[in-house]
Amino acid sequence: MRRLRAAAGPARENRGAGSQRCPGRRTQRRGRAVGDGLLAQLRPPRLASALNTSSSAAGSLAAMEPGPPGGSRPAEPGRRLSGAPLATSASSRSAARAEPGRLSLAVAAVLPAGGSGERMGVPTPKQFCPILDRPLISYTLQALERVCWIKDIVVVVTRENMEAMRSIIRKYQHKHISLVEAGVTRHRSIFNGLNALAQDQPDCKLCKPEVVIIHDAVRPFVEEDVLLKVVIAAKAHGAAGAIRPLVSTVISPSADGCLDHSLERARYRASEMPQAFLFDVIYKAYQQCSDYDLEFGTECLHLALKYCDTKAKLVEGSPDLWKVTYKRDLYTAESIIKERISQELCVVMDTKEEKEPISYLLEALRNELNHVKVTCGALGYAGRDTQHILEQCYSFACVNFMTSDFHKTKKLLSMLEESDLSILYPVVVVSVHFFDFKLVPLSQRMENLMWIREFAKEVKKRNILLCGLLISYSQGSVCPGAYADLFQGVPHVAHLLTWRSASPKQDEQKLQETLTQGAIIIAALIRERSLGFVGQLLVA
Ligand SMILES: Nc1ccn([C@@H]2O[C@H](COP(=O)(O)OP(=O)(O)OP(=O)(O)O)[C@@H](O)[C@H]2O)c(=O)n1
Ligand SMILES: O=P(O)(O)OC[C@@H](O)[C@@H](O)[C@@H](O)CO
Repeated sequence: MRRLRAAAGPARENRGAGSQRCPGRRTQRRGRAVGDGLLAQLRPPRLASALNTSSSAAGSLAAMEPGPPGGSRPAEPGRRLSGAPLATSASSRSAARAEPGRLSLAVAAVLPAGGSGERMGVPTPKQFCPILDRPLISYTLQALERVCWIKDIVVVVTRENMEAMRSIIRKYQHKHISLVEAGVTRHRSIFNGLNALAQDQPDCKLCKPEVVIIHDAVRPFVEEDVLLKVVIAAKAHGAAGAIRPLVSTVISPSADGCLDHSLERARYRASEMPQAFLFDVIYKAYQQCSDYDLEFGTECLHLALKYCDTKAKLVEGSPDLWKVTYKRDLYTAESIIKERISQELCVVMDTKEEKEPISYLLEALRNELNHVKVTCGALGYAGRDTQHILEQCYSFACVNFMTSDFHKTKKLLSMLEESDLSILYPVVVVSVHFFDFKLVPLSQRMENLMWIREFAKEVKKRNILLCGLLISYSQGSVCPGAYADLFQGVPHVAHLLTWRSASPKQDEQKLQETLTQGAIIIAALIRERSLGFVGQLLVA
């Protein structure tokens, strides 16, 4: 597991109030407001019943169709739902309202990200701590940006961290982000975010939404369906929040530090995020909020109840909604992200013809990984199909049969470099070279294969992790010692030579063992995405 580094970057202090539109690219208004029939195409009985919302109330919201299977990237749980573009700006939103019987719902999100992360125990505020070399907050932004009916995302950061936040937005190409200055407490930060949305000035790029989502910037694993649930529930009830079962029992200590009483755990729930509110409800609550609440409170739902007499609808959330608080949470988040992006492997081959060793390797890979997709001929042209390949996968094995040449691998690398695939996640490329020792003296090949280090150094700059895998086998029986000299002094080669004995059955078994080993190595490289293997040449 890679050690957590305290990156230089963002500072700790929290201050002040003020709002700024994200500089750089002019933000195109994205406005897939949640409009009529939101549930009409989203299996209303399921969702409506999940919310105890009458299907008529549910049906009064916008239309939404399930996105293409696997259409979103990276390989994340749940399916991306794309909203129908019913309202894209204040003017068209009011136009949508004008249509008889059609309601539209403008939704925005406020992400409090102005904390100092004391409990994380590192110099960098946890929202900026790297996971796979990318700040934690960028994953949360990506999760919300995938939801096309959230019009604006207001990120609340300290003045000291504004520039760091802007560079994150630029580097990871986040859109529809407005920056607002944090307060000294979480509630004050959230209030600053709501103030920015409340401006609703004609020339303001931020419009006051009907429903506002509040979601901690350090909860990266938020999915569209829980966002949808809390928004619909907030529309019906005024407020809604995700909850989870308690893991530990809650107790009340007495003044002398002993147990006073314990709560019956089954009767209580943990309040998580996301939460959603009718904007006017939560904004009024914050406007009326006492200084004590602003200073010491931790629960937005409580403010809606206390100051607006609004009882939030509680929505069961998934286990992944937890808040990154301690260092261990970063390790957990990294493991979850690695697991999600290593679900799929794209095996790039010249032709559909699967020579025996390759077909064995594909079979072995399918035993190791959930989805193994074989793409043939894609390297011949950078067509739409190629683009489709690049969009779906973060792990590639480029098969080179009986050659140490890197031509195909380099073609794949240049396609990856031209795509934006590796901006968000490290892309693993394994250049697989099949060799039959009987036909091709290895010594002639090793020299060429060692170029992998140079290629790997180059593409690492684009977050592409390249390494090589030599799968050596022979059509006849070969004593293992006969080739040991070939590896004398050859760096980076952990050699596990394979030979074929006299009997065909044993040959077959030996070949399958070798290819199983090769598949295990490829799967490990994909799962670990360790920088330690970049530029290395492994031998199965
Ligand atoms: N003045 C503050 C304090 C917290 N937050 C944000 O509120 C979310 C949840 O708060 P918490 O987990 O308490 O974050 P920290 O206050 O940074 O953590 P700690 O209590 O360990 O210092 C985080 O995204 C944090 O950045 C904020 O926007 N403004
Ligand atoms: O980490 P803190 O205690 O500051 O606040 C965050 C959490 O309290 C909060 O996100 C949820 O409990 C839901 O309100």
